[in-house]
Amino acid sequence: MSNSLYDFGMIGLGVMGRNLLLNMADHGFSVIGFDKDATKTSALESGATAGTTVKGVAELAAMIQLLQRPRRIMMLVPAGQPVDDVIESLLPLLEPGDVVIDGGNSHYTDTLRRVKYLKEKQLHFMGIGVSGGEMGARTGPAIMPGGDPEAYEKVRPMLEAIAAKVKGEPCVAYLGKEGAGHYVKMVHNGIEYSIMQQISEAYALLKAAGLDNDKLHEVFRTWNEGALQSFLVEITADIFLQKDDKTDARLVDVISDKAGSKGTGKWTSQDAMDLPVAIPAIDTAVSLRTISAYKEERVQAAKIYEAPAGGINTPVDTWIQQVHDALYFGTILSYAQGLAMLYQASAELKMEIPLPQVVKVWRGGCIIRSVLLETFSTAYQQSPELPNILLNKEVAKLVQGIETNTRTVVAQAAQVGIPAAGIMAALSYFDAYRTERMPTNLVQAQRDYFGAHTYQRIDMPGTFHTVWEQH
Ligand SMILES: NC(=O)C1=CN([C@@H]2O[C@H](COP(=O)(O)OP(=O)(O)OC[C@H]3O[C@@H](n4cnc5c(N)ncnc54)[C@H](OP(=O)(O)O)[C@@H]3O)[C@@H](O)[C@H]2O)C=CC1
Ligand SMILES: O=C(CO)[C@H](O)[C@H](O)COP(=O)(O)O
Repeated sequence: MSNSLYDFGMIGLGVMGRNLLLNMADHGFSVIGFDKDATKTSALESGATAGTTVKGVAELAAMIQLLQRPRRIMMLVPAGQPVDDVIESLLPLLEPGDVVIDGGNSHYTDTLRRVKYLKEKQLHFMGIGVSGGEMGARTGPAIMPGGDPEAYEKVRPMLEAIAAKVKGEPCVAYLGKEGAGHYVKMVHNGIEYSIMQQISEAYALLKAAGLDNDKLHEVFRTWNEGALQSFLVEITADIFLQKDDKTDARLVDVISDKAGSKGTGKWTSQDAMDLPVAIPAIDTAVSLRTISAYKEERVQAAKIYEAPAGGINTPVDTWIQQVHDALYFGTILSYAQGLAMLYQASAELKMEIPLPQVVKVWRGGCIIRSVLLETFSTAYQQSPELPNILLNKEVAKLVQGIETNTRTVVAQAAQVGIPAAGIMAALSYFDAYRTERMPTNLVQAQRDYFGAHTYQRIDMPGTFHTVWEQH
């Protein structure tokens, strides 16, 4: 440790802050963390690998004094007011040129505001998305930095050291200007919501065919060895085997079906509407978490509306393959919608988000890591400005190979009344996207009829209005 000063400081020693700091220490950096809670500072020190330099303090000023200059400080605190509070408490303690990083799930508009505010005070502020949960933070997360490129150079060696590695490449790269890091993380989480929703639908569709938890484990484990190989499918396989420590049941069977959320999926949908860009699979996943909270109403409705008669009559092995393909389809469409959103946002919000780098970063460490991202990475290497991954020939071949089975699953789900809105939304988006002439000419006619909103014609340029005849 040069001059007895530490290389890096962390504010907030919760799940992410503690583990990320210990990861840095494991890579040879001397680190210091601040948390008001003394149990957290001791947990940091006791979690350190022998021979690493890790210190926990309960005074912010003490940490600041012990950092090398320019100081490199990250906060991992809840998004919103806590981030502003931390910034205010830091301001009297810092000097021009110091680098402050928000590594939490902040809204990118807050990050834009903070970048500007700290720039006025000659401080560098970066919004960095981190994904991988507790284990990822400790052993190698995906890291999505955006903002000040000069500041990024000051923390790049550390971030590259601690990030997950795929084929020897670190899962971190500079992902664009100002709020880009948090924007990319927000969309990452939107995709995460969508894929998780569709996995839950695959679970329901397989359960409806009589698969028990052991068989579900086996199916998801097998899927994780093929085209669907991903972190989310891998953990899903594990979940089916987990025993409850309070009853004789499997834990998954005693977990309430009300899904929680912290907001990043909702932000993705809200921002998509504002851009505008269509991400209905992600929107549906957000809405389904909301419907999951209507427990009491759903119980009442279940008594009023019986499910349609009949069940899944397809031979079970065929059905498993069909559901596999529907989930694969939905997964591709979830990435396609999220990446299309980033493409559009990059231009509209002038963030210069490099999509080839985004998919490379997502290949490892993060919650949405999957083997599919290798295919997308190749696609973006061929055409970095691809507006939608569905336009790539290799992706098209994949989609065409699973389209029929997806339609079969959606039709069956509708017929027997199994809610599969995420996969259905993915298919509906696909059908609209691949339709040369949509029926929205009629929408234009209606708008002009009732509101003189005008329309364009297909056979001549210009804007037209008609006085529509009533019949
Ligand atoms: N958990 C996860 O899997 C992931 C979380 N994130 C994001 O990372 C951030 C941190 O999450 P996580 O580590 O899980 O959260 P935790 O709740 O585990 O830790 C948050 C830490 O922030 C501290 N804190 C809260 N408010 C303040 C404040 N005003 N000033 C100083 N410190 C404060 C808390 O200290 P104390 O309790 O002592 O008050 C606590 O140590 C969030 O934005 C989250 O969304 C990102 C990726 C994954
Ligand atoms: O950022 C993450 C992973 O990438 C978090 O785990 C995420 O915040 C979980 O979100 P939610 O609680 O809304 O499901």
